[in-house]
Amino acid sequence: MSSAPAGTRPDPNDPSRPKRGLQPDDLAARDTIYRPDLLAGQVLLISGGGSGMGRAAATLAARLGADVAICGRNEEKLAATRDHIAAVTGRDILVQPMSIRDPEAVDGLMDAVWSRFGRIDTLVNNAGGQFPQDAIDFSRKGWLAVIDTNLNGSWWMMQAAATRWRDADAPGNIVNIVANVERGMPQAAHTCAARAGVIYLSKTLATEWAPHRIRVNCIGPGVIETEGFGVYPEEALKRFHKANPMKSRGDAWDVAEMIAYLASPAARFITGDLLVIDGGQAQWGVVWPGGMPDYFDEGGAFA
Ligand SMILES: CCCCC/C=C/C(=O)SCCNC(=O)CCNC(=O)[C@H](O)C(C)(C)COP(=O)(O)OP(=O)(O)OC[C@H]1O[C@@H](n2cnc3c(N)ncnc32)[C@H](O)[C@@H]1OP(=O)(O)O
Ligand SMILES: NC(=O)C1=CN([C@@H]2O[C@H](COP(=O)(O)OP(=O)(O)OC[C@H]3O[C@@H](n4cnc5c(N)ncnc54)[C@H](OP(=O)(O)O)[C@@H]3O)[C@@H](O)[C@H]2O)C=CC1
Repeated sequence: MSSAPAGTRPDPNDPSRPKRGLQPDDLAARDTIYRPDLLAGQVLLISGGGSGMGRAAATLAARLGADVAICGRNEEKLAATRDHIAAVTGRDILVQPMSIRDPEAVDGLMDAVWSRFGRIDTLVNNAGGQFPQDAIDFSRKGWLAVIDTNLNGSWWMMQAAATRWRDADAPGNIVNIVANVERGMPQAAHTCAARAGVIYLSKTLATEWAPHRIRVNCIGPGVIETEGFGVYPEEALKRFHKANPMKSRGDAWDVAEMIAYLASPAARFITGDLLVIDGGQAQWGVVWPGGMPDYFDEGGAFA
C-alpha cells in the first residue's frame, strides 16, 4: 500500500464508516476494579472530555465520587457528556467550551473550576490529536496546528493549574496523555515532536514542582479504539492492531482506569514517569497511520 497522498482527508463523520469507540451506555455499564468512593471529595479537570478517552475518564471519575470539569471546542459533545453523566451518577459536572490553544481561555477555564469547586486535585491533559501525513508534505498551518494543540495547549494548562496550586499552597497532580513515541512514528512526525516535548517537559516539571507538592506524569497510549480514529483512512485502520504483539486494540476504559489510578492515593509516590498502555507496541510494533508504503511492506508481511 502507498502512504496516503497529501491532502487526502477521510471524513470522520462519514455515516458509511463503522461507528468506533465506547458509547456512553458502555461507560455506564463497564465494571471497574475501584471502590465506589475512591475519588470522593476530589476535583478532576479533564480536557477533551466530550469524546473518547476523556469522556471515559470523566464518567469513571464521576462514578468514583469525584467532582468533574471537562472542556473541549465542541459545545454539543460536552453537553451530551454532562447530561449522560448526570443521568448515570446524579453528579452535575462543569462543562466549558474553549480551545486549549488560547491561553486566556485556559485562564478562564481554571478560574471557572476553582470558583465552582474551590480546588482542583488532578488536571488531565487529554485534549489533542493529529492527522496522518508524510512529514515532507506537512503544510505550515498543519504543523503549527498540531504543535500548538499538543505542546503549547498542554503547557498553558499545566502552567495555569500550577500557579493556582502554588498561590493556594495546595498540592497538585497532572496527568498528560501523550502517545507511543519512543521509536518515532512515521506519518505522525508533528505529533511525535509535540508529545516528546510534553514527556520531557513533564519530567523536568516533576522535579521543579516537587517542592510545590505537584506531581507530573504522562500516559502513553498505543492503539486505543475511539471515535478519534475517524481521522485515519479505513485501509490503514485495518492494520492498526498489528502494531503490537497482542495484535489487538485497547479501549477508552483501559486508559480511564489508568487515569483513575494516577488520581488515587495509590500513586502518591509516582512522579516524572511515563506509564505506557500499548499491548507491547513500544518494544515490538510499527504503526503507519496513513498506510504503510510498499518500500517497507516488502513481501506483504504487514498486509
Ligand atoms: C498517530 C497515529 C497513532 C495511532 C494512534 C493514535 C490515535 C489518535 O490519536 S486518535 C485521536 C485522534 N483525534 C484527533 O486527532 C482529533 C483531533 N484532531 C484534530 O482536531 C486535528 O487533527 C488538529 C490537531 C490538526 C486540530 O487543529 P485544527 O486547527 O482544528 O485543524 P484544522 O482541521 O483546522 O486543520 C488545520 C490545518 O491542518 C492541516 N490538516 C488538517 N487535517 C489534515 C489532513 N487530514 N491531512 C492533511 N492536512 C491536514 C491543514 O493544513 C489544515 O489547514 P487547512 O488546509 O486550511 O484546513
Ligand atoms: N486513540 C488512540 O489510539 C490514541 C490517542 N492518543 C491521544 O489521546 C487523546 C485522546 O484521544 P481520543 O480519545 O482517542 O480521541 P478524540 O478525538 O475522541 O479526543 C480528542 C479530544 O480532544 C479535544 N480537543 C482537540 N483539540 C482541542 C483544543 N484545541 N481545545 C480543546 N479540546 C480539544 C476534542 O474535543 P473537541 O473536538 O470538542 O475540541 C476531543 O474531545 C488525544 O490527545 C489523542 O491524540 C494518543 C495515542 C493513541
